[in-house]
Amino acid sequence: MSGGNLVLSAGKRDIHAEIRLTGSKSESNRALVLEALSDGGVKVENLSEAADTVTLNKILRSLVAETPITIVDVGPAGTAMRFLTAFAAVKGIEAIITGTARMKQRPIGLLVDALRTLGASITYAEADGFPPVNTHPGFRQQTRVVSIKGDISSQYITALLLVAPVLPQGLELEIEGELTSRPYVEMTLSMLSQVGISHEWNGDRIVIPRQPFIITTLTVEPDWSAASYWYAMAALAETSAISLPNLRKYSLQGDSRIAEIMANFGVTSTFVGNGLEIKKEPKTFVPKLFDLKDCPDLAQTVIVCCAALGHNASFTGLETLKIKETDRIQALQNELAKFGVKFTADGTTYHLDSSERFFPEKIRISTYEDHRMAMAFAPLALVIKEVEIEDYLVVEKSYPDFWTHLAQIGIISTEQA
Ligand SMILES: O=C(O)C1=C[C@@H](OP(=O)(O)O)[C@@H](O)[C@H](O)C1
Ligand SMILES: C=C(OP(=O)(O)O)C(=O)O
Repeated sequence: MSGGNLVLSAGKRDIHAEIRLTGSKSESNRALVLEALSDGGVKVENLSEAADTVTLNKILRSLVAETPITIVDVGPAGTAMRFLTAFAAVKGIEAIITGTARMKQRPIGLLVDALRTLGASITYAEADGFPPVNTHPGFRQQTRVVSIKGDISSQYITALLLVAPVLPQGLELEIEGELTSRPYVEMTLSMLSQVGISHEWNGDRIVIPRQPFIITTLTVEPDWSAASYWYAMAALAETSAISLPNLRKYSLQGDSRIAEIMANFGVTSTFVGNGLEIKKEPKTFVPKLFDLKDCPDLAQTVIVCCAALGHNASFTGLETLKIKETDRIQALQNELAKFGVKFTADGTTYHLDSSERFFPEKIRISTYEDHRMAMAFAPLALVIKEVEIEDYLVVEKSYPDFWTHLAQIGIISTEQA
């Protein structure tokens, strides 16, 4: 990303807008892999504009174009890294899959081990257990049963499930221990069903026999993680009525839980014929414990919003945040401290103490190459006069129109020279 900063200032705290969100990055990335595996039998509509999706799309097309060896760069896209490793390994494509400096610190060893057990030939181009990975030709399935720990990243599990229908013997995937980010696995299984691939849960095992894809079109829903920032805006505004077309209550995306979470802060959700309307209503906050194990991408939105409102709360299910685009726990602690809020660990429970929070005239937020840091802290512009967001283009990873949409609610953005 190119490092410019953006200064945000809101003239007023009344928000009335209709925001058209791009498609879900998670659904899009799955759909693209299914499209590639089905040799085009599966088509995709309303693909996300997220940079991660654009990158994955380009790489999948280059990999199937059969050049002798390909070096491909996923940038900061974790799902692309994991999904492509499984795709290239099982298809027997010679490829080196690399990414940003941070991507080289995000573990992939469990997925590589599982793929090797299945019969894939994969080596590490640099450090063992981390990208870049080198996939080699000659996949020969050795077994249909493989186990993987469930509490590090559900993306490993999704990567394996997506390729399962093309494995000669199919797949019996045993999930060891707790399954984190479970709704993402459910999303994968639902999307597989939509393209004609059946599965069965057998205790802790997911069984997917080898099966053909049906010819069909997948339509990607708008991105609920992106919607979460609009909930935070609504919560911090004086009055708000935001309409988010095409979002559905019964979504494949676990981040639709934001509706229930934000009800605690007085944001109401009404599903109408063509989407969702959110409004701010008076509500007394009752301090509580939020478990975000199923929806880790909502953590920054909810924690920053809670801090800005001056509420105290506790959070669990944050273990995976340390291996995302940045160590999100550390990043939150650093940035919340800039307005007097403490975020401390007590074992695996985190306490947010906003009792000494204050609003300075100006605040400058570092974003740590993490799109969600930029978007989660941007709503502060509704309570702090000048909010400077470093490296603002970082949002392109999942939500390129974010700053344009902010302008729609009257938040003025000025680029810093
Ligand atoms: O499968 C997916 O699309 C995702 C799974 C989650 O990762 P983990 O399973 O690593 O928590 C989530 O944080 C990520 O943004 C997208
Ligand atoms: C964690 C995220 O993405 P990924 O793991 O795909 O890089 C995210 O979008 O918040």
